[in-house]
Amino acid sequence: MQHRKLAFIGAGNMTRSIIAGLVASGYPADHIMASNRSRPKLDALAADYGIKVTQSNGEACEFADAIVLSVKPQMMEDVCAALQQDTDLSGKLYISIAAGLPVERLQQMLGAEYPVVRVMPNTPSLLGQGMSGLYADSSVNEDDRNYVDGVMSAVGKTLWVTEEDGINGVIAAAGSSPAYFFLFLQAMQEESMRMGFSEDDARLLVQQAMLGAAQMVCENPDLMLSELRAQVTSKGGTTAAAIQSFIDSDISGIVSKAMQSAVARADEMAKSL
Ligand SMILES: NC(=O)C1=CN([C@@H]2O[C@H](COP(=O)(O)OP(=O)(O)OC[C@H]3O[C@@H](n4cnc5c(N)ncnc54)[C@H](OP(=O)(O)O)[C@@H]3O)[C@@H](O)[C@H]2O)C=CC1
Ligand SMILES: O=C(O)[C@@H]1CCC=N1
Repeated sequence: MQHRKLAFIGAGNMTRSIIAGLVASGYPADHIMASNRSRPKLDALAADYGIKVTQSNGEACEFADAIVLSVKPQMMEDVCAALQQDTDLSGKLYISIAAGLPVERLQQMLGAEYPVVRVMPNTPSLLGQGMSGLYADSSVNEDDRNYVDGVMSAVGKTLWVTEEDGINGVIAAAGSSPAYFFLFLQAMQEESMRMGFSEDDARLLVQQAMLGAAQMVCENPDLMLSELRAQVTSKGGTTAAAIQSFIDSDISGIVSKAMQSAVARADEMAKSL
């Protein structure tokens, strides 16, 4: 993988997740700089991963060949406007991880049609188990695409989408979805506690079941998910009773509605940013 100088503007949850995975994969820490409005997250990043940090977004941009824009979408316009005023933004590759912010709109904010790759990562990047969707229009050259693919592959798996709209599908299926699984596990933990388990024991039961299930999915790519489910479901048994309860509550409809809500929100953000 190329080791370009890489800056992160905004040092929140997602930046930390990517930097942790990158440094663990061998990306040189002295090639990474993060900038943030306030100091505490920067100090923690410097202490934990040995990267360079600054409270000046301009300094981070000047340091870098490639710049990950990692502030909240609603902050992006102000951040870009300030950068334009005191920094030469030309000759750099921009990687935007902001949800709901189209490339064209970001280029307006940056003041020129700089090369932009849109990436939709997720927080398991922290453990090298991320899933990122990537989109670049035809103005981004192959070398730049390969670089971004290398960065995100260092922290998980990548999937390129050919239409920008595809990024919203990635948000629904992978960017936001760790939170769906956490919610589901939380509900299972709470019910296990109502059945008499301590908080810790309830968490152990559900987290290990989830880990084992996820590993079975990954290690059996030829088995359909419905087949894996069938292997657990004895006819007339306990699993069948639980699954029927999910079906009666329209689990597919519930999931569909939630994922479509994520897409609708991304569309709504695109119109308002
Ligand atoms: N969290 C996730 O799972 C995912 C997030 N994303 C995208 O990643 C981006 C960041 O999200 P996330 O990390 O969750 O958000 P956070 O709120 O955790 O991080 C945003 C960071 O930006 C900093 N910031 C705000 N304004 C400025 C500024 N003017 N200059 C420098 N830094 C600034 C904040 O600083 P301060 O500490 O001072 O508040 C904060 O640390 C968003 O665009 C989001 O859409 C994409 C995929 C998944
Ligand atoms: O909730 C959000 O808007 C961001 C994008 C995907 C995950 N977190």
